[in-house]
Amino acid sequence: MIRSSVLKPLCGLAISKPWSRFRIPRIISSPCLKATYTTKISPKLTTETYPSVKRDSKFKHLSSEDITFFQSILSQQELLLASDQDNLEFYNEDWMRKYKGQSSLVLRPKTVKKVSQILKYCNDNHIAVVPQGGNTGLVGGSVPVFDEVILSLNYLNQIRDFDPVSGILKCDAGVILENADQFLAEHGYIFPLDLGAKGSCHVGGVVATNAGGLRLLRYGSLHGSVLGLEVVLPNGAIVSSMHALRKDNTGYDLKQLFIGSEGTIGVITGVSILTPPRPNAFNVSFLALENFQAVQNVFVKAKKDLAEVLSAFEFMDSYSQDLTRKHLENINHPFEEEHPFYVLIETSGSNKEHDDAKLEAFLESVIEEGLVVDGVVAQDETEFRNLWQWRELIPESAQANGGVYKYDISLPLKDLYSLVEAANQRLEQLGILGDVPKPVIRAIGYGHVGDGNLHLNVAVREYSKQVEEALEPFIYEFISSKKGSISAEHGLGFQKKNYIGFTKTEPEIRLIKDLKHHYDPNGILNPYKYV
Ligand SMILES: O=C(O)CC[C@@H](O)C(=O)O
Ligand SMILES: [Zn+2]
Repeated sequence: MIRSSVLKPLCGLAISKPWSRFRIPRIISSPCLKATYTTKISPKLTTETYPSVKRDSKFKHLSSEDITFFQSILSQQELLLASDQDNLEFYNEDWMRKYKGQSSLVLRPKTVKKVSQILKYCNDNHIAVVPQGGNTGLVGGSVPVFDEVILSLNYLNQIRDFDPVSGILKCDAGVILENADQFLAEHGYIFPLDLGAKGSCHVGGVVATNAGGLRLLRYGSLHGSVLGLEVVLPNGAIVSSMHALRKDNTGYDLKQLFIGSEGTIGVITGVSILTPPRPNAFNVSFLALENFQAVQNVFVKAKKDLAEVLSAFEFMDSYSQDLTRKHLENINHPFEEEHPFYVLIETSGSNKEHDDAKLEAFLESVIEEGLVVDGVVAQDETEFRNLWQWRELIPESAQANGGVYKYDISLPLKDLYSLVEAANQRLEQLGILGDVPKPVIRAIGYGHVGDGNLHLNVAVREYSKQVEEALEPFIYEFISSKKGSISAEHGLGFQKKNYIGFTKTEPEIRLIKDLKHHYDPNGILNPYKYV
């Protein structure tokens, strides 16, 4: 039975700041916050877990002269040394507390010129560097593997310029995404990207990783909205092309190479981006479906019937909701009963009556056609937030029992869910699927249907070679056989450093390596990662 709320005329959602809803809390290594962090932590993936990865002897170990040089150009606040008892764990360890390096030096320059001086010095002296934004990455790309110097963009955090006529924003790379969005909200605009970690991640970081997020369906990829970049190359050269132009056909579009390069060929210090007008009418509905074919059919209908107001179309399987129900045990799920699949559909437009009418007609028709078996629609801002949390808190819930192996995958829509089924089948056949004493709890599937992007998470009690070998290369081979991509949005980082060949061809990989060598001949930038 569809709840009456779906069929009732939708009442107003006068939401002033709809985007600042639930976020995945950032795990900060402060003693007071740690006390409230109850999730069990599995042993980290360090170089001990990967004995085959060796520290490259071409990189110099830091000497006292090196530290003296950095101290001569940076203030005390801009330089953190392990020996000063500054807590470097926050910078050495990733958000998932899964990958951990052993750097003893964090540099946090406040000017682009200082970034340039640092890189030039490191390049001349063969000192390895890992650039770092908000450190919210999910593939171990933003933390050192060994003792690489951490170059944090934290203090490059100013809005540089905003043109309210064109909607073009220029800012430093270290501006926190949510701050950029709040700034834009004051001018009636919106950042064309939204993700769970928006309260911590940096604008430069999302560009360097070409993050996708929850509304790529609506606003497209950063390859389309970024208009210009300022980048510092390993030799210290500052390449500035902070254009405020939608059209520029003068030769190669150099900025595209840096979008998604994961800090391997240059450090992004400034971003110029086209932002769209901010919608002011929001609706979110949460629907239950019987199978993945119905998910696809509802998606096709949503694209057609909701057209330009459709802003998110997310799916979740019952296993992902199972783990989330357990994790949020004191909060009521939108549905008492379990269903094989759920979708969350968000609309955002500029005319409330128009959007409500469109949504209502759409919902009535998917119910009549039997594609949807139950559904709810948020009636106010609290319900809007409540519904979103059942999607946004899945990653945290999957990790809450110990650890999680994450795969973010592009596949043709028709094959999207078959990988989750194949993974569970394989784990079962190997006798490792279940709960204690089996190491794997469950493989779950959710993600951005609208973008053909599956998030396959394998929740485990703890990380182990046995589980990893059961999953890899099996998952990558499956993706390759369906002509998908082993990374839809998280990048390759350290996790997938050996697997690029499952998506890119040999000639493509050769070109990537040539480009890396051209921009970073000494290989100092983000070594041990994918290139
Ligand atoms: O943790 C994951 O696997 C997915 C994270 C993020 O991309 C999301 O869409 O929630
Ligand atoms: Zn995602």
